[in-house]
Amino acid sequence: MKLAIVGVGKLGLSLLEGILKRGVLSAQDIGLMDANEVRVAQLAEKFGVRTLRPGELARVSRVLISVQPRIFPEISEGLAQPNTGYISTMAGVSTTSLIRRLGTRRVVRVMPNLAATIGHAQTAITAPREAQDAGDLDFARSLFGSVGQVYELQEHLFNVFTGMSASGPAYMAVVAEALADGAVRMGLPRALAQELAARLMSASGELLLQRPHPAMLKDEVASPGGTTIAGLQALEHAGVRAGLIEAVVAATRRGNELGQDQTE
Ligand SMILES: NC(=O)C1=CN([C@@H]2O[C@H](COP(=O)(O)OP(=O)(O)OC[C@H]3O[C@@H](n4cnc5c(N)ncnc54)[C@H](OP(=O)(O)O)[C@@H]3O)[C@@H](O)[C@H]2O)C=CC1
Ligand SMILES: O=C(O)[C@@H]1CCC=N1
Repeated sequence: MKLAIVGVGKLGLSLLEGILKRGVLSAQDIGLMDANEVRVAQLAEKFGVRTLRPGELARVSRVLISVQPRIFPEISEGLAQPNTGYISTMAGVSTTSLIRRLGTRRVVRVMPNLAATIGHAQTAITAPREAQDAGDLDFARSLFGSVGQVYELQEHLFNVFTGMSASGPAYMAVVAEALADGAVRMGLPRALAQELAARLMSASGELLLQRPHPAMLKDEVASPGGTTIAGLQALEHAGVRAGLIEAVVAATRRGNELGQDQTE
């Protein structure tokens, strides 16, 4: 078996769906392991993949760990196998901690996001020389490349990448929800308001990618003396910009704290 996914929660499932959709691995290549055995059995049946028990990991070439960081110290000993490569999605958990707890230098640290399901994840990736030599980095690059963009990133930048890009879909969801609330407040039906908000997010993303700076799009939309500049003034007054900056700063700091927890 080519890949075990340990922890098939929100991210593990998003990756499983994305990987199978893109066909980079087939269902027979993948096994699942999770604390919730009923759920994992249902997922295995739905996707045609295998379920795995801890003793069966020896048959797997590579293990993708996608449990919560706080669970990792409890389960790492049971996951450690000789001749296995590991890929971790865990926020804050450094390569040094992975190596120490798994007893191998064949570790790849990644930070994807939930857009893997639709092939639009953005994944940071880093690995020590031994994981590169063993082909683990290439394997992870191709796996995550199949579900979106992959960015080779120095490890000291992983927590800020996490605080912006991996947490980002949640920030965007709050913005979309708030825009819809505003429209509902002014009389638009809820369902229409939510659909418009979601489509606005993806269309604006496409437009932003065509411009060298986000301010260009803002300036193109805001007519002198018009509606948009009145809305933008209200956003500045409410401190939306500062709020978003602080969100990324707070999330990055939380990633640093999660890393500290692993050193105990
Ligand atoms: N959600 C996201 O958008 C992103 C998450 N991440 C990282 O990915 C990891 C997973 O996140 P997410 O999917 O959101 O978390 P979830 O809590 O949704 O998923 C974790 C899964 O692991 C299971 N689990 C718990 N204990 C064990 C165990 N001993 N053995 C095997 N499985 C176990 C949980 O089961 P149960 O629920 O029954 O406890 C759950 O199904 C985290 O480390 C997070 O930092 C990274 C990028 C984005
Ligand atoms: O909130 C979290 O900790 C995880 C990591 C990034 C997205 N979700």
